[in-house]
Amino acid sequence: MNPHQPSNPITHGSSGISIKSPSATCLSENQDTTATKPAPKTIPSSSSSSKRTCRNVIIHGFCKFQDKGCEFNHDAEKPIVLPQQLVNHSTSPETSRNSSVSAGSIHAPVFVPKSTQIQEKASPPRPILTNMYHNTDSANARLTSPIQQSPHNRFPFVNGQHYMYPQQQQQHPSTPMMPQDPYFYMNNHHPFPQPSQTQYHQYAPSLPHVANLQNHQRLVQSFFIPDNLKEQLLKRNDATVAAAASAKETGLPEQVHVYHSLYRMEDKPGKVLGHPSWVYKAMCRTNGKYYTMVRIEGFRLVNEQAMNIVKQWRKIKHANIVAIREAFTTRAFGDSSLVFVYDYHPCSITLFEAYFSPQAQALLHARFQAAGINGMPVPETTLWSFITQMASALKTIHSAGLSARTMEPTKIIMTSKNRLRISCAGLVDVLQFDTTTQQAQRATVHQQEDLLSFGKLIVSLACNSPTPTNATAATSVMPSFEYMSRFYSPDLKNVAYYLLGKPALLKSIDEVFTMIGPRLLHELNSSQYYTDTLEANLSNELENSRLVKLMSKLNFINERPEFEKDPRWQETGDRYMIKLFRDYIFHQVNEMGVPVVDMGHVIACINKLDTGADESIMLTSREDQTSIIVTYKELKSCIASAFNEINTKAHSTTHGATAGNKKK
Ligand SMILES: Nc1ncnc2c1ncn2[C@@H]1O[C@H](COP(=O)(O)OP(=O)(O)OP(=O)(O)O)[C@@H](O)[C@H]1O
Repeated sequence: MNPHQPSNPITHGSSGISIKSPSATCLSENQDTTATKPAPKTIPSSSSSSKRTCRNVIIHGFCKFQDKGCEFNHDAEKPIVLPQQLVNHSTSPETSRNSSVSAGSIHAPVFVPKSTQIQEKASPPRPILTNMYHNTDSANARLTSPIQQSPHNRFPFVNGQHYMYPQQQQQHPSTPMMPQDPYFYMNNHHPFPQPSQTQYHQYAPSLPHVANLQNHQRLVQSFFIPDNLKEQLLKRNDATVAAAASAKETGLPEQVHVYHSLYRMEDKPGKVLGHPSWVYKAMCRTNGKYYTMVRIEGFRLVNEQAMNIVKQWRKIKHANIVAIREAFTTRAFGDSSLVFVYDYHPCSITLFEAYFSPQAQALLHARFQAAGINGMPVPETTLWSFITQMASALKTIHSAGLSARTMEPTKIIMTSKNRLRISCAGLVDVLQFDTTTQQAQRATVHQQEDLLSFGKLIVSLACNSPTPTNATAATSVMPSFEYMSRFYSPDLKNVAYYLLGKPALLKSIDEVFTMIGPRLLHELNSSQYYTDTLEANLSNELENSRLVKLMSKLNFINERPEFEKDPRWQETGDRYMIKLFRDYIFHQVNEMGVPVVDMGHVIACINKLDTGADESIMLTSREDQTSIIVTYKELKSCIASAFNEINTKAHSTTHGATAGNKKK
């Protein structure tokens, strides 16, 4: 409470007796000028006011109204008890026994240390939002929350939403430091969440009160991509950069061929054609990209020619096939392993994990129970989308004279919502390399097998069973077809029926396309519609990279401590102008001296700077001594030259150091 502010205002029910509040009666020095003014509000006075310590004595050490009618106690001997001390005293039984706090002092005027008052005056008032970017109340509350001012807040404000670590902020200073081990986990109330872990729950979108907006106003959210997309991308980013403990701890090699930072993607090995297999994420030393490594443990490659098939697979570029980069044998794992390297698609799960794992089944069961139905595990439109995607991939593979050979739920991955990709391309070809038959002959047989596997996959998904009733012959899958016809259209059943039919020369993926023609159009339409949505979202972020680059340049230039003694970097000329421009963008205050937090102004200024607009602006120094009229064009060239200078200096120093090192 501010001691100079009248408390407990009584605006009605006057008692008829003028009662003066302590603040009105006993004015501090600062209030001398207003001493003659009538007290704006009155509060009931305590009869024991003479026992209360005068605030002027508490604050200033003396009261100049002591002998001029101030009715409060001026006995400075009394101990001063701060309100927070009162709380502490009351909680500790021991201290309460010896407490010097009298009943009177509890009601004493609240003590506000002088230093706090000064701080309050000196510190800038609460920022206000007076922008064309309308923020909802919750967003405002976040903006002004103390968390934003915390030096520990690494990402105080991201896309109009706070990106914060609440538990960290709430940590009491006396809390003992916990180990900073990123893998350390105690319980849900752990005060130190993993610093790298994104707090996705903070991304709940604020309610858009568009109805309250002026015509020229827009929601902050309209400038950025939607929260759910952002969350999805952040999760992928987190998965991509997730790093394993040191190679020593994981027992994995430091480096395999040109790949390092191996990260196991599953806890236990899988099985490919009876061989134990491992999947890792690894970074390539040559291009810095992440890849997926599939390692076949203890595999001895007999025929080197088998690797030629990988060259053919490398030529295949398709949106529904995980691209293969290379395959090699290695002893880096301490055995002879065969390694396949594929593109890495973060956060992907296999079709098996998505539909047939115990968790997925439990989820499905719960959904069915909630809806009170016994229905389709996969909606028909989704199933048609899957069929289209897989048919398209198979068409490309078969047209190249190859065969997929991995058309099963554990070898098809879902890289985003309903987006499928055939993984482990070429792997079976190498593992089962056969020299006894011609490649063309082999391909024909395997292509027929692909069609059969494709049919099984459709029945599996439609019947919610990873192993549909002996689906090798059309006659024995009748129960599955009956189930399908209850929930799906006859077209779907026909496609599955065709694929599960006897292998024949005439049976080909092309025929499947004639059967699913109308569905293709729907898939094409959905896909283009989604592209439009993504493009629209992308356009919201269009400006951001440009703005970040310019803001980075400004920060590189402004107030460099190492150039303080360099007269050219002193607060003169170009650099001074840049510094004033920084104030013009970010440090504006309104006529009351209140900071103006206007994102619209910031973005408009930086956009004009980027385009080098001919518009003139007046920059004024903080102490109002200097004013400069300058165009954005001039500012742009000043910033470019100042930044280039720093850049050149940085590069020449780096090159010099490298050259020096080489000489040594
Ligand atoms: N190219 C890839 N990019 C990203 N993740 C992948 C990629 N390929 C596979 N994965 C992921 O690696 C994990 C293991 O894949 P794997 O092919 O071993 O599946 P699996 O279900 O364990 O099959 P199996 O039991 O035959 O080993 C899966 O979660 C899968 O989503």
